[in-house]
Amino acid sequence: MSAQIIDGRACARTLKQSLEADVARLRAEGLGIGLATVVVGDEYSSTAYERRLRRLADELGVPYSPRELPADVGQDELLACIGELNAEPSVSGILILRPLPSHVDESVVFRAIDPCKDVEAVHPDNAGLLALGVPRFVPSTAASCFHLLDTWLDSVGEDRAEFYHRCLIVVVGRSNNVGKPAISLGYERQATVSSVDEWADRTTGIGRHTRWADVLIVAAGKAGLIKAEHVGENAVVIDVGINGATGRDGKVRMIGDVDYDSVASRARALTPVPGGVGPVTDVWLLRNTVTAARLLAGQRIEQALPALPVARTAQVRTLQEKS
Ligand SMILES: Nc1nc(=O)c2c([nH]1)NC[C@@H]1CN(c3ccc(C(=O)N[C@@H](CCC(=O)O)C(=O)O)cc3)C=[N+]21
Repeated sequence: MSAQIIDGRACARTLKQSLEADVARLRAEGLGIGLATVVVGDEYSSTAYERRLRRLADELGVPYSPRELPADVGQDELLACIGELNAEPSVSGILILRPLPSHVDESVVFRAIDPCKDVEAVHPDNAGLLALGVPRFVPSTAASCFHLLDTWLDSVGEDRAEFYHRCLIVVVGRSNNVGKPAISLGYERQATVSSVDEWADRTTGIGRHTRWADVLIVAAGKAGLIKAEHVGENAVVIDVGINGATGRDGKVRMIGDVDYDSVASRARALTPVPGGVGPVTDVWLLRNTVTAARLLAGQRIEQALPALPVARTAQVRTLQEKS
């Protein structure tokens, strides 16, 4: 059997259309919106993501303020920059790109962000609200995983509630920005959730845990970690990994944490890299920025959350169609 490919680009396009409508509605109501990003140093994946956000903000006509700080920036200087963005009325969302250099204390930096502008939910107030199941902002990468899953379930005619209730979700990787939020989102859907990381791989073997997963979310940051032998035949596999790999021709291409070809020959469905989780992430971040703009205008969270688009078309292709 070959896996269905879950098309992140198609999903992102639909989400972007509804985001355009959300931004237009904000304008019609006379509310301002703006996104600020802070990049420290010039790490490959954060500058790549920053460029995507810049382009999307530009396409949507959302004012965008990029801040670039040198890799050796002092913590106080970084805190001062966040203070300015907190105080700036034209900025509704603030994203601090990861990773931060090791000499700055991430938890101090994240605590300095105005919780209503914290579109990645890194401030402890927002991380706590998410863990309690009442999120203000859902962090964009974990949100993308579940938005892809929800959309895929709609497209194959599975009832979401029924599917998640009898579902074992295994999350590989325990990072604060992906693994932990993904676990909270799994709980919220009343799935059974388990969490493993590469230590399980080094000790008892990761397959002992991952083979039973109905949904396998892989966010370990390790290229090719998950192979066919690690997944069950009915598994839906969501690959969060963004790794650079140098091919025989010397060119660097992007690959995920999942060994694509082998898993595609076994699993039920799979997100590709590129073209899977990534493209939904930046649209989700701008969506959170709309929510922030509404919260800053004094709206309650129930009013501030944009509606999600309903999946109308099947956003999946077969492996044959892709190649
Ligand atoms: N606080 C924080 N939050 C993040 O979410 C965050 C971060 N820091 N630091 C850097 C990483 C990296 N990241 C990417 C998101 C989407 C694509 C993406 O959409 N990539 C396209 C590929 C585009 C191409 O082919 O070049 C795709 O997957 O199809 C890539 C990278 C978010 N990150």
